[in-house]
Amino acid sequence: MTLARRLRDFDEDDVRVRPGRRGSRPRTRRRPAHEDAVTGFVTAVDRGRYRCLLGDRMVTAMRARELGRKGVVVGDRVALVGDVSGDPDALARIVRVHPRSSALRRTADDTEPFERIIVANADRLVIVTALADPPPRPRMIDRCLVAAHDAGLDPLLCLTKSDLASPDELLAIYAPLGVPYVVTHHATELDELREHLTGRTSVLVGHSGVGKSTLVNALVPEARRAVSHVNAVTGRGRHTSSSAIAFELPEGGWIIDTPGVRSFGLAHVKPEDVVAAFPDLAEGATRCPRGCDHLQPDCALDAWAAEGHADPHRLDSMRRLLANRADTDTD
Ligand SMILES: Nc1nc2c(ncn2[C@@H]2O[C@H](COP(=O)(O)OP(=O)(O)OP(=O)(O)O)[C@@H](O)[C@H]2O)c(=O)[nH]1
Ligand SMILES: [Zn+2]
Repeated sequence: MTLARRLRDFDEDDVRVRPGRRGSRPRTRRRPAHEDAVTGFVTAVDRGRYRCLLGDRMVTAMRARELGRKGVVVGDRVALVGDVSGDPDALARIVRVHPRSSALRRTADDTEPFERIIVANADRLVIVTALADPPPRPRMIDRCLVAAHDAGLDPLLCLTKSDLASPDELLAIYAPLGVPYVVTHHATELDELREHLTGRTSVLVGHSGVGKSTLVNALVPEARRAVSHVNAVTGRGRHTSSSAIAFELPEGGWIIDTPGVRSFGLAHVKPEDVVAAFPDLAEGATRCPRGCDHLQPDCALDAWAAEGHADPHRLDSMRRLLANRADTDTD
């Protein structure tokens, strides 16, 4: 990711209160001080209520009006004022969102016409894929790799259900690309996975039934899950929104489950950034005609793949992404 892109990610959403042209407004009016604000970590969002971890207590908060249209998402660090006691009826206010180190975004599906940020401040994307039942979908893996690359998150391929099928075929594709991976079954032997997660903020993404809940249950002890759980916000048995939810790991760090997010619409990703996320093809693309969209007959990538530099399926996968980046259903 380019520096410009990173800077844009961090700043575009900030509330920047610029001094008026004459710069004459008193400082206190321009930027409310809230010097007594404390910093919380947003673990869940549901219907305008934000669950924030503050030290060792959970505080429910709402947005302060002064936030304007600034979005608050899971993973955000926020400044809280008001009643931060964490008592059952207490409601704090979020007055600021601290600058983000990363923003994982998706574009739109049918119900969401705009690009939006799903999780802030994560540094790893764990792509959970079952080796069977449901069968793996390499095109969905490729799409997630593009999303990770775009957001500046380190990918980790987590291949589950190895008791049902061998990982060899998938690993033959992704290991040479340098994508780190772990292979699990029944959420046992998780030491290697824990090593990848400890001390970091990792987002889990994967289709229904791949074993995400099984992993979360094994990684996060009951007590911590209970505190983080969005039920605490809504009182509902199971969260119904597609919002992400963060769980604290006993070893340190966070895993963020994204129940409603099966994949990513990528319409917001520029074609050259899609190509950049395919290292096996990016080199070949330097042979392409200027401005090549890699979808026309004069694209050099067909020859590149035919010469054995890249797997033709990967080329096909990249072309599908380029052709319909917004459409998550084609995977
Ligand atoms: N054979 C086998 N089954 C597994 C494994 N991990 C999970 N399962 C089973 O796969 C099914 C789906 O697992 P979940 O953990 O609920 O999957 P999920 O990804 O959370 O699915 P959703 O809740 O629908 O998003 C359950 O019946 C699990 O018992 C595994 O390693 N091997
Ligand atoms: Zn091309």
